[in-house]
Amino acid sequence: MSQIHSAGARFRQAVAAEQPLQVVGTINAYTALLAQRSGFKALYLSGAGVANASFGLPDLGITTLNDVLTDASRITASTDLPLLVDIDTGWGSAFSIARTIKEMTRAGVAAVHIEDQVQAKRCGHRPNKALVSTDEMVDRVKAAVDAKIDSEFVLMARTDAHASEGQQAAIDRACAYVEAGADMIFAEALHTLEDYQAFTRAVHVPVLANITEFGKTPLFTVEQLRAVGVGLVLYPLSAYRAMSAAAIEVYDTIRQQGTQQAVIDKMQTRAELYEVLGYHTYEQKLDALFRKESN
Ligand SMILES: C[C@](O)(C(=O)O)[C@H](CC(=O)O)C(=O)O
Ligand SMILES: [Mg+2]
Repeated sequence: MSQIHSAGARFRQAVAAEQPLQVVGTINAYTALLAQRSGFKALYLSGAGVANASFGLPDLGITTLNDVLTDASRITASTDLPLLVDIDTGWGSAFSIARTIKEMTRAGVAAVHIEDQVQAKRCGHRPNKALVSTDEMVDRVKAAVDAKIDSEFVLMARTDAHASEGQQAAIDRACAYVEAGADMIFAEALHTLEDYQAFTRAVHVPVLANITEFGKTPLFTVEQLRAVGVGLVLYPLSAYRAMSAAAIEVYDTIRQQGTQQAVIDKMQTRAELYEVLGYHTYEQKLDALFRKESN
């Protein structure tokens, strides 16, 4: 694997080039192609998204390394954009975390975030999250850093401490995680721009703001987050939430009206789909191959 062109290196370049780097959630390979067309320079695979969309399960630490790896591999196979993947708590103790890092790197993933919640984790924007000790999370970070097979691979440490332990404890934890080798920090569920400012002043690595909808964090703009030094801004499930609402409307309409006429304007057309996929290029190749074979 070339260090210069590794996915990790491309993620670092993207973070350096755009302030803050907008990282957008793509629930599958096709939406990754759509996000790329919209101009995003980095993509995200949400743990909640894998649980919800691929398994119909809540985001409560039920999915496994292989579940997430399968969805991540499908995205990395479809685009060269660097992909940040949510690995929850890393799925185990030191050796399991090491395996997670190696498998993610081999799958072409650029970056992962590992969090300081207990294994029976919850969504970061829900109450009653329980954390492991700072020491235990530092051990997770060290295990992950030690397992890198590409030095450019990005290990992002997420702290969920703001909700239960307060702002200063969350910052202290983040500093300890950076000391242990974390390349970037995910400051989960902060409430104000001042909270982000305090984080970015204290933590001398890029800080990610998770601007997920219907959560604890207001929908701050890139301009607002840039002004307080935030390095990356995440929209983990925005398109997925909109796709889900659209699906409900279409299903309800077809079921109730016996026809899809009323929602046809909301649909991506066949022509638009084929354009995204490069369908005709594939078809022409197939035709050319057949012609060659019949000669
Ligand atoms: C970022 C997150 O970890 C995810 O899995 O996408 C979630 C997002 C959400 O539930 O809105 C989280 O913040 O815990
Ligand atoms: Mg998650």
